[in-house]
Amino acid sequence: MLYLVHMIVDIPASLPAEEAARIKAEEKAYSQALQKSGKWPHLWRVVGEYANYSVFDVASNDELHDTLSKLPLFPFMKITVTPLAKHPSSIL
Ligand SMILES: O=C(O)CC1=CCC(=O)O1
Repeated sequence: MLYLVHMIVDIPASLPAEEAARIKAEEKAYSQALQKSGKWPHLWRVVGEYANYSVFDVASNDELHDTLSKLPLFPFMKITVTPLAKHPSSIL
């Protein structure tokens, strides 16, 4: 199942810089492992914002929730999920 996921990141200024850098490095490693596995086939930056649009290819709502809730930046994110179905006019 495919899901369009919008993530907006808001790290509080009160978080020490070293802690923020550590969490971002963990986020990068976690996301790159999922990209290599094929479960996170698209990751795009929203121009001018600390936000991304991503496409996840996972088996179920539960797998997506589990995957997203393990993001190291999850406590600092607002996440919106849109489940995707095949468009009847799509040739893909
Ligand atoms: O920078 C972001 O948009 C948050 C994020 C998701 C995966 C990643 O590596 O960073």
